[in-house]
Amino acid sequence: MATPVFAASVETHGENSNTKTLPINLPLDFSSIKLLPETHAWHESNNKKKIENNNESSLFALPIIDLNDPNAMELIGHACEEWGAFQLKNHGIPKSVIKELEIQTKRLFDLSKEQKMKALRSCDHPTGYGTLWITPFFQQRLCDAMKKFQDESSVLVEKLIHLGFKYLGISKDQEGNWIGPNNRVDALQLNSYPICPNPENAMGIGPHTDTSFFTVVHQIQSSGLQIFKDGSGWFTVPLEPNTVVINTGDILHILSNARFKSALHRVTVNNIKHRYSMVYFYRPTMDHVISPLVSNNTHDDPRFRAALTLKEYSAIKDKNFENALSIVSVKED
Ligand SMILES: O=C(O)CCC(=O)C(=O)O
Ligand SMILES: [Fe+2]
Repeated sequence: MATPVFAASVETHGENSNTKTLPINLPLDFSSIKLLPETHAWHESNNKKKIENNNESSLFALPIIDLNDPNAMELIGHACEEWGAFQLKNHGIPKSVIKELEIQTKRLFDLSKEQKMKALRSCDHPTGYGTLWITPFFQQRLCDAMKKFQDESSVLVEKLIHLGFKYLGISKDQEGNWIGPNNRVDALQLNSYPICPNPENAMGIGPHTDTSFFTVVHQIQSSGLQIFKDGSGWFTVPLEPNTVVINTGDILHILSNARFKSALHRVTVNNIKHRYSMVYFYRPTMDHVISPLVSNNTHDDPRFRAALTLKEYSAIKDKNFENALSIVSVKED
């Protein structure tokens, strides 16, 4: 895949990272930039994913679901089948937890270039521009705010897994193998997308799917997240007060035998407002076998390899990126 992204990020602990943010172009003092540097230009390799292919007329087409709705399970199931994404109201993450992390996120990215460089993420390490190294600048406040958001998000994602599994007809016994502190690995990533002088030639994060069960995204100050819908193109996810965005990732796509989409998404940048986001990833531990859990009410043959561990899948994805899902799918005769 081409090119650098016009963004910087910091992540908490996780066994590995599944996005392609590239700290190698740092340091860059974004505030003084009048023209997009060639090092940060986005070169399209695939027509279907052009930056200008925005489906503005259908801006509000992504479902907004209320978790307290008596039909929440069906609504979530349908949204995962149709989009692999939705916006969620009454998600249970307290406003105060979100607000505090917003404040700390902005403080983090407002640090001087010199301070951020001290915490630069190395190539072989998933955490960077931060965590332990950044602590001296913030005492515990950033870490506390991240931990609270992460804890609330894990509760939310486990509720969503419960509803998703129930919708798919996967048993409560099975569910126990996928949730709880011994089964999950989670990570919180804070992203910063500075104002970009030439947004039409840049990309915040290029098209990808997440190697997660579900991902929780909170957009700050500006929209920019876009979801690709087959046959229609890119849809901007609007800033909607009191909602978080939920994406279905590769894990649930495979476990559901492709009934749930793994949302192809990307992040565009703009020349008006600095955008930030908080992104929470939830996935099982690496030893989990991620093969379809064929439900009672489907008779579909498994569409993905049997006995594939997440460790094996992650290695395939690291090498093949967007082709990973088709590599592990079972070809029809
Ligand atoms: O910033 C966003 O809205 C989403 C970022 C994202 O897709 C990711 O970090 O995987
Ligand atoms: Fe993502």
